[in-house]
Amino acid sequence: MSTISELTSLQNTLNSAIDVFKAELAAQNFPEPSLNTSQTHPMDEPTFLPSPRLYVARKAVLASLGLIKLLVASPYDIILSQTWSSLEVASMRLVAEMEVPGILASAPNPEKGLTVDEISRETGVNAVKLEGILRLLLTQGWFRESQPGYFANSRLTNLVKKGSKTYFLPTYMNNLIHRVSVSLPEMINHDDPEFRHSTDPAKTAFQLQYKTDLPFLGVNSWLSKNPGDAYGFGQSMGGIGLTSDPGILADFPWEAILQGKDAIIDVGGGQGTLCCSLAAKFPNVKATFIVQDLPGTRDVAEKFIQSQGQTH
Ligand SMILES: C[S@@+](CC[C@H](N)C(=O)[O-])C[C@H]1O[C@@H](n2cnc3c(N)ncnc32)[C@H](O)[C@@H]1O
Repeated sequence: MSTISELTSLQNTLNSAIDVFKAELAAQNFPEPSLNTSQTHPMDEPTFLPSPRLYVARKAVLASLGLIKLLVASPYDIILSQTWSSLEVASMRLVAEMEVPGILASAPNPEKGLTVDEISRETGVNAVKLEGILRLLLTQGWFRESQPGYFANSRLTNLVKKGSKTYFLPTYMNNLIHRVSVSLPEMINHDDPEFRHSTDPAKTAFQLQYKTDLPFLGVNSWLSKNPGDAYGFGQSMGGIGLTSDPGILADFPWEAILQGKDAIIDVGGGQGTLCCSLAAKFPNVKATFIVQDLPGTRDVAEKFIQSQGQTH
């Protein structure tokens, strides 16, 4: 029996997965995605539902690439990039809050973009410091250098533009997770053994970081007392739901599930994206869709449901 090496096996998996990926794109008359454009690809639409072959091929490409990286990269490079990775997260929040993607999209030629000096004039921040931030994000695909010294949006940056459905992920949620992660080690390895072993939602990294006794979620909670955070959290949930709804809609026998039901309740339904998608896909269903969530998320959910032409 002949055996092949780990690297060869992964290389073969990667090659055949890329072939399937390309064939599926061709079957749908989609162009191949490009690193040299600011335009979105048809696959980037939140409502895009990949064919099962495309879905699996994409997962196989990414999984094999990840494992190949572990075999090929220097362990020193891996630990260095891991050590600095929180700077990428913070840089992303910065450019999203300063609306750099919107500024680049409004450039006279958005595919060419702007120089750092031009972006610095628009944002009022120091050009030398800004260039370091943009170059860090560039290495991760968040911007493009369309020609030496010119920064333009990449396909990815469309998700970071103000007004995009995912805008609250690189801003509100980014900040929340970043801050909580700072206190995560202290939560797990707390000096007080009682805190260490507690499963109380008021004894987590959130309370340590935000210096509060309130649980994050709940009736008497941080979110119920901080409407700005409740808004940011609610909007972020909408960004998360968008990505899972097309699959959930396609993968369950909804017609049979909905038949003869008085009501369908989405427990922890966030903005109500799933219920709205279901109501739009099955307009003749008699069942009432109920979005059950915490009181703090109500305003955002009501606005979203209204914006989808549904009544609440
Ligand atoms: C990860 S989010 C998912 C939201 C939504 N299902 C989606 O996919 O967009 C979890 C949701 O559960 C809600 N939640 C947490 N604890 C809850 C509770 N005790 N009762 C009702 N909802 C709760 C949160 O407010 C949040 O909207």
